[in-house]
Amino acid sequence: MNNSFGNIFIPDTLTYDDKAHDECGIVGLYGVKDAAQHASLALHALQHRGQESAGVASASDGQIFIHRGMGLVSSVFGNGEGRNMAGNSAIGHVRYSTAGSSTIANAQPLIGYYSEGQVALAHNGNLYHGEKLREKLLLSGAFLQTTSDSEFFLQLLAQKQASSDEDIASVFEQAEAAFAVVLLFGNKMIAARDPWGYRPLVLGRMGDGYVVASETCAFDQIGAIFEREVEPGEMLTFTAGGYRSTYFGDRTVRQQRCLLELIYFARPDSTVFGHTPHVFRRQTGHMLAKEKPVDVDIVVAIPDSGFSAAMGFAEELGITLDRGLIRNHYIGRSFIAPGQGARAAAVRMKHNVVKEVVRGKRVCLVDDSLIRGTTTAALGKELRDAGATEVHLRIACPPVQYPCYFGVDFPHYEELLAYQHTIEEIRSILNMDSLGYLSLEGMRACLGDEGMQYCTGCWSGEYLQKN
Ligand SMILES: O=P(O)(O)OC[C@H]1O[C@H](OP(=O)(O)OP(=O)(O)O)[C@H](O)[C@@H]1O
Ligand SMILES: NC(=O)CC[C@H](N)C(=O)O
Ligand code: SF4
Ligand SMILES: [Mg+2]
Repeated sequence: MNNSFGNIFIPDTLTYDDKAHDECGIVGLYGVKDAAQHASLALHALQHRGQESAGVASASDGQIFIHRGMGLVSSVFGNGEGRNMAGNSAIGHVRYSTAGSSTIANAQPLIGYYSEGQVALAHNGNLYHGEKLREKLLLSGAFLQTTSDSEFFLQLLAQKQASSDEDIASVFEQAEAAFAVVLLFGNKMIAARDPWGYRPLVLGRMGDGYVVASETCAFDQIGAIFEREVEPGEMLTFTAGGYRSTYFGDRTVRQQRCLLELIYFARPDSTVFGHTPHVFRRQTGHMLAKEKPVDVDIVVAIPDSGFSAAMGFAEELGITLDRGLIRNHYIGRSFIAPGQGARAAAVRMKHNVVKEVVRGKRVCLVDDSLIRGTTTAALGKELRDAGATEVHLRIACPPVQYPCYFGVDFPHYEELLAYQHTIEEIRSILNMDSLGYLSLEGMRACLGDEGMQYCTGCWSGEYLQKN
């Protein structure tokens, strides 16, 4: 991704990945007037899930129209282009690449022609054996148009000349994990989630029509009403007569919802996997305080997504939660910078200390996660410089030590602080008086009985699918 900091333009080749990238966001509307317009609006609400490219495809009279481009939704759809494409059905996508580079060829929706006509695809997730699938396709004579794993779905639809629900379900069965997808055809729309349920997908109503999206915040944006989650292994086929639900794959597999969605990725105001992330994060804060209490004067959240956990942490200990840090909202969620100098400058741009609040105080910082430590590294010193007498750090999830193969783009092993160092070493590197993480058991316990139905691979190193 190309970026600019002030007037410094940073080309792809010089960028430095700081942390886990977000993942893609998808939306689909069927039987809704001005569907393309609504899809592009919904993408604004899903922007936190992908900032590399954005696109919408709409269908009218059996024909599919598409508009997509590199960059944020506001720049791709900013001048009105693409919003007025005809049709009562449309799908949309915001991308953070996990497989294949960040180029316009890989930007979604992907679109193609096959024996059954035109089809467009929006995919969130990552096919963990995507490389092997690509190799197989190439050996079978396929002419691939992208370097993205997502193209597999279109290629297989074509090879199978898939038209019935059964044919299309058999494509999903071969894709395995991880995916939440929407497919737009000239006369129907299909939405599906893999049987493990790694990535979220919800179903809503909009007038007489239907909407599916990665998160419910997209529904709120366009006035749709949340109905339910699309279930793991469920395929919904939307046609003029309404929708029908069928299931594919092995329904007895252990569910593997991505727990990092609830910890960090999803917007706090969404409903994801039946939970409101803000409420869940607040619970993790309570649990963290029980497991790793600290004697301080104030609790300070690392904004934005650390706020909910910090609230629970402060509530549990009966300590004031104060705004000791302010976040600059004009710096993206997951910023990148070339080399140490520019990275430090970017960190300073992102958070600023409210000196009056922390001066003379023993402070406990709380964040939802610690990946590479870039955010927190600068804060310890800044708070001390501002007069804090002690600075402690509490993290509302366990140490992140392993990569993800299922749709989240992590830094390399060597860049994960907890892969390289012990907790005591991390405390010292970050210049903290104490450091405490929530335990894996504690994090799962916040989900009650459902705790074992979530993937925790990046914390535990245990994955259901293995390469
Ligand atoms: O240890 P690090 O490598 O710095 O990564 C962890 C940080 O990154 C995320 O924040 P991010 O800035 O992406 O988003 P937010 O503003 O929503 O908190 C997360 O909430 C942590 O603050
Ligand atoms: N983050 C995602 O969900 C990415 C989807 C797909 N694997 C791509 O790279 O385009
Ligand atoms: S490994 Fe981590 S980020 Fe990836 S799906 Fe599992 S919980 Fe989510
Ligand atoms: Mg953060």
